[in-house]
Amino acid sequence: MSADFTGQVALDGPSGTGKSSVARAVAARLGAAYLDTGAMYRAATVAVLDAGVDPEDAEAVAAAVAAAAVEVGTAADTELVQVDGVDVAVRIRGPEVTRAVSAVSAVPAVRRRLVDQQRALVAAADAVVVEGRDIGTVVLPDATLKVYLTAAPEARAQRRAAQLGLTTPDEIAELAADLRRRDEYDSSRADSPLRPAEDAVVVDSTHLDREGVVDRVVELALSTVGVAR
Ligand SMILES: Nc1ncnc2c1ncn2[C@@H]1O[C@H](COP(=O)(O)OP(=O)(O)OP(=O)(O)O)[C@@H](O)[C@H]1O
Ligand SMILES: Nc1ccn([C@@H]2O[C@H](COP(=O)(O)O)[C@@H](O)[C@H]2O)c(=O)n1
Repeated sequence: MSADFTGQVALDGPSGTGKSSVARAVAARLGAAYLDTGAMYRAATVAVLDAGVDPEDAEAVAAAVAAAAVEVGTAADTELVQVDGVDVAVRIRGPEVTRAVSAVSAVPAVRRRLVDQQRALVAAADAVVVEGRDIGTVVLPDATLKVYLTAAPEARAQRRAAQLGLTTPDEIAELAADLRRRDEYDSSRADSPLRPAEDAVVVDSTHLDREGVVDRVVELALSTVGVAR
């Protein structure tokens, strides 16, 4: 652990590039807080589904999210995700939520609400690692360090398959299609589309193992220590 780093690390990138696993490990190494903004959009999606709302109906989605209390923790070693006081940490990773989350997160009123919450959580921490799609471009345009994580689509599908214990070519092809669909949705929306910030460092993890990526991001973060900003 290093107690030297203060500030914000913004970690963005497409689905399945390793953001969550890398961000959590970097936060632990830096002794920093950790914020998974994808978990917030997923929790908002739980609220939408439980309200019986069509995820493509932007007005109804905005109303359902406004009526719900979404809460996430910022500790690197535990996962707290709640909607109206109910633990949804497991449910947010399920296929029903994954299918609907990009539509919910494309609604501007949802984004405004969650971005306000994200900035408040960040302001409460001396050091924090924040992962998502628009952290370097919209949520924290003055972040101390911005990293944009990429990986070849085949590598991402293989890693996700290994994570879920899926092995057949059909299952892997379906995972690859899901990753592609989400990337397209997230990159083409009008509000806060997925894209690298102009001042982001692009890290391609295709040929790096997870520890290699963590080492690189920690090294980049520590290189900001003592640099005026
Ligand atoms: N460099 C790497 N090499 C091999 N596997 C990795 C690497 N980085 C992450 N992984 C593994 O890939 C899988 C996907 O990683 P992770 O869930 O962190 O991605 P993500 O970008 O947060 O995905 P999403 O945006 O869909 O939530 C996990 O099983 C993780 O352990
Ligand atoms: N800053 C963010 C973070 C996430 N999203 C949306 O949420 C979906 C789920 O994110 P995961 O990282 O948990 O996979 C993602 O596909 C985006 O639609 C976002 O818009 N902005």
